Amino acid sequence: MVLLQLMYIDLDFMSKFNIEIEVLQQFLFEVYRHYNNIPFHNFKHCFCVTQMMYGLIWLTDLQNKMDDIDILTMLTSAICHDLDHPGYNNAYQINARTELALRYNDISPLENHHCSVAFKILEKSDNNIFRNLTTEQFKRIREGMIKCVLATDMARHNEILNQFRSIMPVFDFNNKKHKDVLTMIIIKVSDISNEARPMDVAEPWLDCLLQEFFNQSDMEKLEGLPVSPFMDRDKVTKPSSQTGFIRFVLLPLFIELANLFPNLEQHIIDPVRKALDYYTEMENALEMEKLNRTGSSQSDKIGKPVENQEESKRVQIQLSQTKP
Ligand SMILES: Nc1nc2c(ncn2[C@@H]2O[C@@H]3COP(=O)(O)O[C@H]3[C@H]2O)c(=O)[nH]1
Ligand SMILES: [Zn+2]
Repeated sequence: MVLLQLMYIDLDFMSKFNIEIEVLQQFLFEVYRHYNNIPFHNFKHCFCVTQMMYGLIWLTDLQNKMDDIDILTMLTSAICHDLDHPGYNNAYQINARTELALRYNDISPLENHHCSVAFKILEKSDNNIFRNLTTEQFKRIREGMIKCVLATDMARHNEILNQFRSIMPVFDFNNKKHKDVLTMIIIKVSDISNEARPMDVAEPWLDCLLQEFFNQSDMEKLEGLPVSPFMDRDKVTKPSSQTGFIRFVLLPLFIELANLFPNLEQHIIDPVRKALDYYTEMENALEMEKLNRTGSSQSDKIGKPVENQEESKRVQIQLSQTKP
C-alpha cells in the first residue's frame, strides 16, 4: 500500500488534484480490503498491474503527451480493475447464472462489478481521493475509469486491438478518441504483463493462475456446467497454457504498443520472447517424456512444436467464450 501511495506522490497527483494523504491512505486500505484472498486475482495482482502501468507511464513519457487527469484515471483504474474478483470468470458467472450475471445481463459481469465496487468505495467522502475535484473533472474521471476497467474483459480483446491498429497509422495525441483507445491498450498490456517480468517472478504467477483456473473447472464439473478447456487440469499444462497465449495474445498486443513507443521493445517484448522460448522448450521436453513413457514409435514428432493452428484455436476459445 505504501508503494501505491508513493506512485500518487511521485506523479505529483497530491498537489495537482489536492488529494489529502489520509484520504489516499484510507482509499488504498478500502481497496486492499475489497480484494479477495484467492490464488490469482488478489491484491498482489492489483499491485503488479498498477506497478506496470506506473512503469509504462514513465517509459512512454506519457505525462508530456496526455493530460494529468488522464494519467490519474489510468493509475486509479489499474488499482481498481479487479476489485472483489470471486475467482470464477465471466463464463462461469453466466453459465451458473450468478447474482452478477443476473445484475449485468451477462454483459461483462465481472468488469462491471469491479468498477461498481470502486465507485461505491469512492462514495464515502473519507475514501474519496477525487473529493476536491470539480464536478466536471469527476465526471471525466468516472467516464474514463469505466472505459478502462470494462476494457479488461478479454472477450473484447480483438475488438480493442483492431481499433488500435486502425488508428495507429494516423495516431494523434490531440485526438480524444485515439487517446481513449490508447488508455484501454495500456491497461490491457498491464493486466496481462506477468510474462514481461523476470522468469522467477513470472512463473509463480502462472502457477497461481492455473490454480484459480483448476478451482473453477473442478467446480464446473461438480455443478455439471460446461468446462472451459483451457482451465481443465486434465487437459492443460504450464507450457501448453503459455505458448499459445504468448504467441497469439501477448505478443501481437505488446508489439502494437511498441510500434507507437519503440523504446518499449527492450522492456516488454524481449522478455516475452524469452518466455516463449522457455515454454516452447518445456513443451517439447514434456512431449518427449510422454512419447518415451508410452514407448510410441512416433519419434519423428519429438522436438516439434504443437501445430500453430491448433494452438490458435485454443486461444480463440479463451478469448471468445465469454462474449455475450
Ligand atoms: N494463459 C494465460 N492466460 C493469462 C495470462 N495472464 C493473463 N491471462 C488471462 O488473461 C485474462 C485477463 O483478464 P482476467 O484477469 O479476467 O483473466 C486473465 C487470464 O484469463 C498468462 O500469463 N497466461
Ligand atoms: Zn487483472
